[in-house]
Amino acid sequence: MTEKRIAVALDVRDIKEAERILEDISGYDLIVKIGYALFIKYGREITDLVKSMGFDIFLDLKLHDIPNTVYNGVSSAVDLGVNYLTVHTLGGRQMLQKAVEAREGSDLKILGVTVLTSHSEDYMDYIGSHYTIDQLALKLAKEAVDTGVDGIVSSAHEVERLKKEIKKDFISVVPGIRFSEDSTDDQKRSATPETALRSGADILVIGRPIIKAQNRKEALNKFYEVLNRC
Ligand SMILES: O=c1ccn([C@@H]2O[C@H](COP(=O)(O)O)[C@@H](O)[C@H]2O)c(=O)[nH]1
Repeated sequence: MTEKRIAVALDVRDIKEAERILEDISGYDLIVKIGYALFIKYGREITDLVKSMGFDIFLDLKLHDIPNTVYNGVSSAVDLGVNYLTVHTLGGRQMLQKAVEAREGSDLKILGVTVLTSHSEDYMDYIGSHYTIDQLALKLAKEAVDTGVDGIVSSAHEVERLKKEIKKDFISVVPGIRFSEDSTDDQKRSATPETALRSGADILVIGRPIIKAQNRKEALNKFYEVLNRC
């Protein structure tokens, strides 16, 4: 069984601000998620900073490109020494195969993003699919896990079905975590930490509820209280 963990999304654009957040959350056994806002600007400087503070690194670049380009991108992430890297499962089987091939022999875990948690059912109409989000997430997750991807990013609402129907072990990574399911921001398929964990989530990805909190330690402690209880 995978140990349940929290990944804090370091979604800021300035390295000094990132440093202040990292100081506030230091001392916890956390994964820190670095997105492209910081990575495009600071590259190795930001990954080295996060690593020097003892955190595991989740590089959230959501690669989606032709197989050869993704192969090269994943190889660079291996060189960087990060722990997790996201790719879009919509990139197709060959792209996923190349991503998996590129990290072979390293400790890098590839996480496949299914349907972003900011999408609701009208997105399925937008992409011209007759599937529901649930069906598409399952199809993409199955393909990705079959290809050798280590983890699947989905909303909490799909996790139970994915864990039940995918026979191979995988890490379930769930963003869109909110204490209230009535949140009014850009997350459309959000869930409480209790719901996500009880559905089988292994890693909860949490950004604004921690980094924008008045007291970040207090906010983090509230999430840990749930993590230890569920
Ligand atoms: O489907 C997805 C995939 C990735 N994310 C990322 O997670 C965090 C969530 O931040 P919050 O502030 O807690 O909403 C953010 O970095 C996203 O890029 C996601 O939300 N949904």
